[in-house]
Amino acid sequence: MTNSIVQLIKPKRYEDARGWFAEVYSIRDFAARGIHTEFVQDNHSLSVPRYTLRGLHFQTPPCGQDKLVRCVRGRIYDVAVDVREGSPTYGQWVSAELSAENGHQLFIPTGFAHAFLTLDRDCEVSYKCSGLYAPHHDGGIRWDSLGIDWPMPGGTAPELSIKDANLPTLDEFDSPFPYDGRPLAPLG
Ligand SMILES: Cc1cn([C@H]2C[C@H](O)[C@@H](COP(=O)(O)OP(=O)(O)O[C@H]3O[C@@H](C)C(=O)[C@@H](O)[C@H]3O)O2)c(=O)[nH]c1=O
Repeated sequence: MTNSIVQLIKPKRYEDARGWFAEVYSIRDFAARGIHTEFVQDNHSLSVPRYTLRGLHFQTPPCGQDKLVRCVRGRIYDVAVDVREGSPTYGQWVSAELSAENGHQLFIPTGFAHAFLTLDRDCEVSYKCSGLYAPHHDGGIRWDSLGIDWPMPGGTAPELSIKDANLPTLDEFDSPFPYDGRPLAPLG
């Protein structure tokens, strides 16, 4: 079955005197949204400096990954870029603020590059992936080659890995992802 396009998911929180409870992943509820991904790996990262930027990343076929991203400490600006060759929205992106406070999650299917900018110090991000880590299929695009309006003060140089600082630009990138006909829509 085909997965849905990028989706912003806002799990319901059941509040009581102790705090709250939320289902952050349920195969039943995700299937009802058209997401039929089988997740096989969970990742967790800590980014210490504010304005750390990780991305834009993907794994190339046949090791592409659907991802379900949430921020469990602090706030991040999370971005998904359409890199499906031939897509009418190729190079366009959607973004959302994900935070420990709002509990929102972004579902990012294969064919999209993913990145996030941390908006606080000490941000922890946790995400599920549909494929195992495959370092020989690691790919990426430079964060500043698409005109993404990153929410940081003008002139700020984000904290980047050496690998991310040396990624190709979108113009240099030759996409291995086919367009599958699913539209990129604004996030709800
Ligand atoms: C992604 C990954 C990395 N690693 C190792 C490789 C390296 O030594 C160390 C740090 O890797 P990276 O620099 O690639 O980590 P990072 O920059 O956090 O990479 C992540 O960025 C976000 C935006 C994503 O979407 C993820 O899919 C992933 O690409 O962790 C694994 O062992 N398993 C993994 O699944």
